[in-house]
This record gives sequence, structure tokens and C-alpha cells, in this order.
Amino acid sequence: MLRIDGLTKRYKTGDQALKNVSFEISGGQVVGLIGPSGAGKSTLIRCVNKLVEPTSGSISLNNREISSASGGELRRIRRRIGMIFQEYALVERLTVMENVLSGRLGYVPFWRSYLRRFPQADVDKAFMLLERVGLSTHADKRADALSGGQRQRVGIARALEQDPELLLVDEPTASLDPKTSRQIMRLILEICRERSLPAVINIHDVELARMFVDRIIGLRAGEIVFDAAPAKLDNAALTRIYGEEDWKHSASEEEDGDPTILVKHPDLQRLEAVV
Ligand SMILES: Nc1ncnc2c1ncn2[C@@H]1O[C@H](COP(=O)(O)OP(=O)(O)OP(=O)(O)O)[C@@H](O)[C@H]1O
Repeated sequence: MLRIDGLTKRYKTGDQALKNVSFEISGGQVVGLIGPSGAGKSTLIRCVNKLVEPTSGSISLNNREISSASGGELRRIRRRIGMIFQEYALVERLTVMENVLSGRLGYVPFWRSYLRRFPQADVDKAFMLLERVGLSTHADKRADALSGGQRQRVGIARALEQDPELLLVDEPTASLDPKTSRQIMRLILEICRERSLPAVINIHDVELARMFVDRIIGLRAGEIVFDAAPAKLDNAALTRIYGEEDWKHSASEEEDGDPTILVKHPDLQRLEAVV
């Protein structure tokens, strides 16, 4: 379980990025973090893996305190946090298998990773994960020979190779087409269910979040202004998160992310043809 309590972050520049943020996520739950640019989403994710030092508050993962951890303890906690990135963050000239195995770098001694001699159990696990993400026939390909969707699948397999207790996912679909985006979101959701893994997904695409995640947390100016099931994310809630906007208009006429919204029901089409 991820527990965040009273998290506040003020940067040296004076920017107050997070104000007294508290929430808990239990195993298997996937949370979509939404909010306008500058709301504090990236800062929150960076505080959880301690790339950013919180000003105050506490963060714990399965009862181990992250916010006060340092040295070996921090490394041990970090290797249990799988990261999935918008731009995949693969080593392009390495193979798919080598990229997946890099998820073990926090576990194996330096000489083993330098010589690329990973224990057989790690290699077996990597094959199993590649199978799970649908890339078993691509293990020996170079990462730069893959499509965007395939690269993100490698990113997911690499995160799982870490044996994570938490997934932090930063805009996983921002570089993908709408159909691939859905496939990737579906895969992340399925995997979190199978492994009882909690996940936080920083996501700009509200429709996609609504479609897939279990719970949405809306941040505005560093504060949580919405925390509920996607079904509760109505126009009033969107206005609370993003400010005034004609949500009805934009949902039906401007967004092109979800083709099913624009396609009329066949019965309606037939009716229109005869009248
Ligand atoms: N390294 C930094 N130094 C100073 N201020 C920062 C730093 N990183 C972020 N901020 C500020 O903190 C606030 C929150 O930024 P953050 O990047 O967390 O928002 P965000 O919701 O992730 O935005 P976006 O969706 O555009 O990525 C903003 O006011 C931003 O200018």
C-alpha cells in the first residue's frame, strides 16, 4: 500500500507545487492523476520515488518510509518502484531482452551487469514477461527497430522485471495513437489486477483515464480537489479541476481521441436514412 500524508513541496524558487496532499492506494488499484499544467502531478510522482525532496509530509510504501530513507534503504525501496515513461526511456542500441533485464540493475552486482551476465532466473523471468506483453518473438531485436506501442510494452516488461510493489507511470500514451493508447492502458490495468499492484498514472487524456482507471485524483494548484471513481467525474468536477469550460461541447465535437463517441448508433443511422 502507498500512503501519502500531508505532502507539501515548495521549490527554492518559491513555487508551492504541493499543498498538504494525502491519500492511500491499496494493492491492485490504479489511480489516474489528472490536472492542468503546473498542478503538481509530476512533482507528486517525483516525490514518491524521491527524485524531489518533499518540504514536509510523509510517504510510505508497504509501511516503509520513503521520505526519510537514504543510502541503501532508499535504493532498496526504489528498486521496488517500477517507472514507465512517456518516451519509454529505452536504450535504443540494446536489444529488447537487454532492456528488460536492465530492470534488474538494482539487484545484481555491478560486474554482472557490466558483463551483461544476469542470473538465469532473471533471464527466464524476462522471457515470461515478454510473453505477457506480447513481444516474445522480439527479444533479440534492437529497441530502435520497434514501434512506439512495442517500445512501451518493453518499458512495461522492464518495470515488472524489477518485481515492483508500486508502478509510477508518467503519461504512458502521450506519444501513441488512440488505439495503441487504449491497448497500453488495458495492459497496464490487467497487469496491476493480476499482480495486485498499486499504480499512479499521470495522464492528460481525461477520456482515457475515465475509461480505464479505478479512481481519479484531480489536482489543482497543488491541492487535491477531486478524489473519486471515474463515474463521479462530471462537468462540475472537471470545472473544479481545470476551471470554467464548456465540457459538453468539447466532449462531443472537439475531441478526436475516442472515435466511438463520434460514431452514431447504427439504428440512428438507419433511421436518418429513411426519414
Ligand atoms: N524543478 C523545479 N523548480 C522550481 N519550480 C518547479 C520545478 N518543477 C516544477 N516546478 C513548479 O511547480 C509547479 C508544479 O509543477 P509540475 O511540473 O509538478 O506540474 P504538472 O502538473 O506535472 O504539470 P505538467 O502537466 O505541465 O507536466 C509549477 O508551478 C512549476 O512551475
